[in-house]
This record gives sequence, structure tokens and C-alpha cells, in this order.
Amino acid sequence: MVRLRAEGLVKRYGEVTALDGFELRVAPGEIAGLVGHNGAGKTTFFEIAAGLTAPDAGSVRVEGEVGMAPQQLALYPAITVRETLRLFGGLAGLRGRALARAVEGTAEELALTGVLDRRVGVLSGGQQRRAQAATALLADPGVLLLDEPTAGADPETRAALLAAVRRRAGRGAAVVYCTHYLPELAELAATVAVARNGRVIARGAGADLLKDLPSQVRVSVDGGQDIAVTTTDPTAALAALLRDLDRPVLGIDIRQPSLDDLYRELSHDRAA
Ligand SMILES: Nc1ncnc2c1ncn2[C@@H]1O[C@H](COP(=O)(O)OP(=O)(O)OP(=O)(O)O)[C@@H](O)[C@H]1O
Repeated sequence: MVRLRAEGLVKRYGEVTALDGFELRVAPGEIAGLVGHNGAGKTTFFEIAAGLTAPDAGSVRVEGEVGMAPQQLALYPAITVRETLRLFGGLAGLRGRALARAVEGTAEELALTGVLDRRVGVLSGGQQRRAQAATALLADPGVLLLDEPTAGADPETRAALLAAVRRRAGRGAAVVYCTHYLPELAELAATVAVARNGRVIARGAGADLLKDLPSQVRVSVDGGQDIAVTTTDPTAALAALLRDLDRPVLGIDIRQPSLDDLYRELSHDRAA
């Protein structure tokens, strides 16, 4: 089942091709981590998926409502957080008790209860970031587009945001989560889509994308230099190393590849 399906998206701004055959499918309950260098086309994809701009070619199909937290804060500074949430909840079709419950519940989730009656313009940056995310999460949309929602957030804000995102996915939302901070994707148990030059060039479970990347095996031996090997089969490499050693082993370290390594590997392709 697919909740969000982008096919063959092309978007040009004059000479610049922001999207060049962009494809992405996200299932209900899936958090897809969309990563890529500045200018890879992530924000342009979000704008098209949210219906804010039209593609030159291709299509995006979504099932249900779309909630989006844009990268640039887009809030009204003169109204309170409560008014903001009521406004966005109302636009998403919530009324009466359901609206009040959604406002209170989302504020609680994102630690905004204490500032509900303060004007948005006087909030701290982290509070504004949370208020922005709250506008997207409020009505429990079937598709959530979050563009670097934790940029500039302190650890508590980050943790609250990630927990809220996981909860929405647990309730069946299809989430696209843009970030430059890759450890978050492991925390979210996200699948990964790597965008480059307006296309998705790698897509899958994090572990699957990493399995062909080399690990580092390091063995420290008594009275000698560390032995380090780079290999895609660390277990076999370690067994071979230990078999051939004639000195006592002091320590063994295996460093598995991370998403950072994947990113670096794909960036090398770009430079080539
Ligand atoms: N409204 C616009 N007018 C002209 N060029 C644009 C416009 N929007 C995006 N672009 C260009 O399209 C390309 C893709 O931009 P986009 O913002 O989608 O990238 P991104 O992957 O979101 O980058 P970042 O990680 O910096 O947010 C860039 O070269 C950008 O300059």
C-alpha cells in the first residue's frame, strides 16, 4: 500500500532544474528520511507534494490530508499559540470539542502548554519551531511532510518532536522527514531516500543501503601496532586476523558503516 506516490517529477526555475525525474513512494506508518545536499530538490518536492506549486511534469498522489512543517518558520507573530493552533486545526476541518482536544493534546506533546496564551512573536526560537511542527501534526494528517523540523532545536525539543513524529507514524501516517542530521533517522527507524540533483538516487531500509559499505576492523596487539582492515565482511576478516596472530590481543573494535558513510560515498559519485 502506498500513501504518497511521486512519479517523474520535473520542476524548472529558469535555467535551474530543481527536480529532474524525482520518484518517491511512502507507505502508511513509514517514516522516509529524505536526505541530500543543499539544492538537491527536497524543499521543491515538499512544495509540490503540499500543492503549493505545480510540477512541469510528473505527478504526486496522496491519500488523505497533508500536514507540512516548512523549513522557514511561517507563523503569525501577533496571535497566540492557542489561536495559531485553532486556526490551523480549523483549516484542517476540526471543530468544537475535537479541535479543543487536538490543541491541548498537541501542545502537551510538544511542551507548549505553558505558552499557549503567549503571542508567537515573543516565543524562543525552539518554541516557535515546536509551534510550527504542532500546526502540521495537529489534525493527525495521513501524510506528514517535515522539512528539517529540529533545525536549531535543543535536545529536549528534538526528543519531543521525534517522539511526536514516531507516534503519528504509529497511527498510520506516511511521513517524509527531511534532515541533515543523520542520527535522527536511526532514532526514527526511518527508511532512507537520498536525493541528488533533483532525483532520488538511493532508496531503502537504512540497513540495506549500508550493507555493501565497508566496516573498519581494528585489533590492538600486545607490543605492536594496531592492525586495521577495511572490509565488507568484518566477521571473516576478524577471524582471519586472529588466526594469523602470534601475540596476545588487547582489544578488538569493529566500526559498522553509518548513514554518514553512505552519504560520503554518494557524494564522491557526485564529485566524479
Ligand atoms: N522559487 C525558486 N526560484 C528559483 N530557483 C529555485 C526556487 N526554488 C528552488 N530553486 C532552486 O532549485 C534548486 C533546488 O532547491 P531546493 O530548495 O528544493 O533544495 P533543497 O534540497 O531543499 O536544499 P536545502 O537542503 O538547502 O534546503 C536549487 O538550485 C534552488 O536554488
